[in-house]
Order: sequence, then C-alpha cells, then structure tokens
Amino acid sequence: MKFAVIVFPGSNCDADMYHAIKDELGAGVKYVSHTETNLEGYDGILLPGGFSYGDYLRCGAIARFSAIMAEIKKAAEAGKPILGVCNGFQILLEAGLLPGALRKNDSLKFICSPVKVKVENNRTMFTSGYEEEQTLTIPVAHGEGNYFCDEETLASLKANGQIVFTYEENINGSLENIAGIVNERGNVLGMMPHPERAVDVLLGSADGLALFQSIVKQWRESHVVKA
Ligand SMILES: NC(=O)CC[C@H](N)C(=O)O
Repeated sequence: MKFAVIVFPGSNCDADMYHAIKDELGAGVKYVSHTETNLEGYDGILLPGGFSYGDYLRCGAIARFSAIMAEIKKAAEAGKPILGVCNGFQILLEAGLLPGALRKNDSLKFICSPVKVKVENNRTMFTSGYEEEQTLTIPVAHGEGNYFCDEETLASLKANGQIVFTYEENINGSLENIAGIVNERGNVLGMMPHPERAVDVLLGSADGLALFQSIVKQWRESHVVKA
C-alpha cells in the first residue's frame, strides 16, 4: 500500500506523518506537493497538520483552493482512504468533504497537550484495530479545534455512526466532545488529535499506530488477489 502525504505551504506535521508511515508502519509513502494534479498512483491520502497559508481567513480556508484538492475529491469518490489530521481536518471541512466547521477553541488559546480520546466507533476502516470505547492517549496542538455543526447534521452524524472519536474531557468547546468524524461513506476521516505523534512509546504513546494499521488491514483485505 502506498500513501501520499500532501504538503501545503505552512504544513508542519508532514515529516511526522511520513515518519509514522515509513518507519513505524512500514508502508510506502511519498510527499506530494499541493501543486500536483495526479494522485492515481496512491492508495491512501494523508493531509497533515500545520498552518497552511498562515491560517489566514480561517484555518484551511485558502488551502482548499489548491490544485491537488480536485484530485483529493476524486480519490474520495473512488473510495480511497483519506485522513486529515488537525489542519488536514480543517482543510477537508473547508473543502466540503466532511460536514460542519471548526471554530476557535472556546478558551481562545492554543492547546498543546496529550489528551484522552475515546473510540466511539471501531467499525470504520480507520478504527478496526481498536476496541469500542477504548481510551487512547494522543496529543492535540490546535487553536481552532472547536467542532460545530447544525442540529440536523449532528443527528445524521449520530444516526450513521460518523462520530468516530470524542474527547474524554471537553478541551476546546467542541459540540458533544467531538474530536473526529468520518463522511457518510466512511472513507474520509478528519480528526484534531495527532495519531502520527503517538506511534512509539518513546513519544509518550503508541496509541495512534493502530489507526494506520487499520487502514492497511482494510486495504489488504479489499485487494486480495483471487487465484
Ligand atoms: N497542528 C495543527 O495542525 C494546527 C492547526 C491550526 N493551525 C490550528 O491552530 O488550529
């Protein structure tokens, strides 16, 4: 399986994501510039965290106009796994690939700390390696992580099991403690906590690794060569 790590001007977690995939997961990975217009050679797309375009206007609001976004939409429609972490989540929301929005943290402060994250749905291609309701320790580092959506959207997120991760304690004002959601089809995940920073006990936690392993497992199972 081969992953693309999309690099926007201002991305700063691209190297962490690359390291997690290459050295900890042991899968193929390449950096792909936001100016590229072809993602056909990749099986999974990763949008890393950072401060794309300096977070001007709103986090992710400018990056969503990048040339690569049309390809990311195509990959989403093709059912490829797409993971946006932090700024990557913000970009996916701005691009309309996920519902809702992220507002400034209710404290108006940047939060940078390991937090407890609960797995609300382990029946997704991103979370099959976890137990339902498992508590993970994963770092967050954001100024705009306060998830919001209207009532109708919240009801459909709940009905479809699209709320994948919640915070054990509400750190930023997010509606219903939401930390990560998937699209209706289940192949696009956006989350504020950084699983790529929790892939080795030396980093304080290895709880993020199973997320990447789940993606590979699902991909292998769906690409079994039949004799
Ligand atoms: N680590 C990140 O991706 C940060 C995202 C964004 N710049 C914010 O502060 O919310």
